[in-house]
Amino acid sequence: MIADAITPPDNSDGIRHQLREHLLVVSDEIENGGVDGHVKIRIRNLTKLSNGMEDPILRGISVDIPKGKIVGIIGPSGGGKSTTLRALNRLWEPPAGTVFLDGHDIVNLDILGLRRKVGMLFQLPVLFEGTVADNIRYGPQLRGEKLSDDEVHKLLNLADLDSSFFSKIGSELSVGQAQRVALARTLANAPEVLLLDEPTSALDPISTENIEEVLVKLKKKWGLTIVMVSHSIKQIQRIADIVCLLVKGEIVEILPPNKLCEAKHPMALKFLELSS
Ligand SMILES: Nc1ncnc2c1ncn2[C@@H]1O[C@H](COP(=O)(O)OP(=O)(O)OP(=O)(O)O)[C@@H](O)[C@H]1O
Repeated sequence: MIADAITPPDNSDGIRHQLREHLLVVSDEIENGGVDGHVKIRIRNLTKLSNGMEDPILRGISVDIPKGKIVGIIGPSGGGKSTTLRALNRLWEPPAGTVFLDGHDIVNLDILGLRRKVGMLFQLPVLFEGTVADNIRYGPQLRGEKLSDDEVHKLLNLADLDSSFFSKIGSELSVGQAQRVALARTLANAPEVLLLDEPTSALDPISTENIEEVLVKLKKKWGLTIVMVSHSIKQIQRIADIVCLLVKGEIVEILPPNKLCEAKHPMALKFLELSS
């Protein structure tokens, strides 16, 4: 059971400390809801200062991402959602002792190995030159493995693309199709975690629905852990198991999606009101 929404913080360090402590308790409760009660990614006091800006970009974020769940991150623009996501596979280097994958500090892991395990999909897919099959084979090829045609077809299928896409080239594809190829290419690395930064914001509603179905299927069948930044509260409500509300560099609420209306933080409330 996830705890009720948290008390709104003010600017004092004491309250901020209480808020973090409370979120850790909530995280622990969420942890118990994960597959085998296992925390896949543990974030502790993740802070990022900004050159030339008075306010830090991230102010001591602490949350546990349970294995085999979809965690949605929502919040106002500029709040630090992408920055948080990008720390998880070291697209920027988080401070030591702040991000752990299966209990291992990610700064001590081999970076290519980490990025294989923690794959990322961006808002706009960028396909490499060559065919769809070349794209899908790219990651394993870097490690000296060649995927068979059959394996490529299976990955296409997993990303909800039929076999006719095998030999197509990027310029022949719609953005929605290219996004699914990018997903298949990421899945070819057999990731354990998928980071998604607004993966459907450039897609039409049907392509969006297709991607959402694939994500839910990957969670259920593969036990994939998914962390998704989205501007769409409705999307988060459709597919996420847990929602983190990130405001001005702080996680101010962690709630199940059906309890978002119970959020208490004033900025969170305003954001939810304007977004609904
Ligand atoms: N490399 C960087 N150097 C300096 N400032 C940065 C850097 N990356 C992000 N920022 C700043 O950090 C803040 C958070 O940015 P971020 O992109 O993480 O927010 P966001 O919540 O994902 O926003 P949006 O919803 O608009 O995508 C912003 O003020 C942004 O300008």
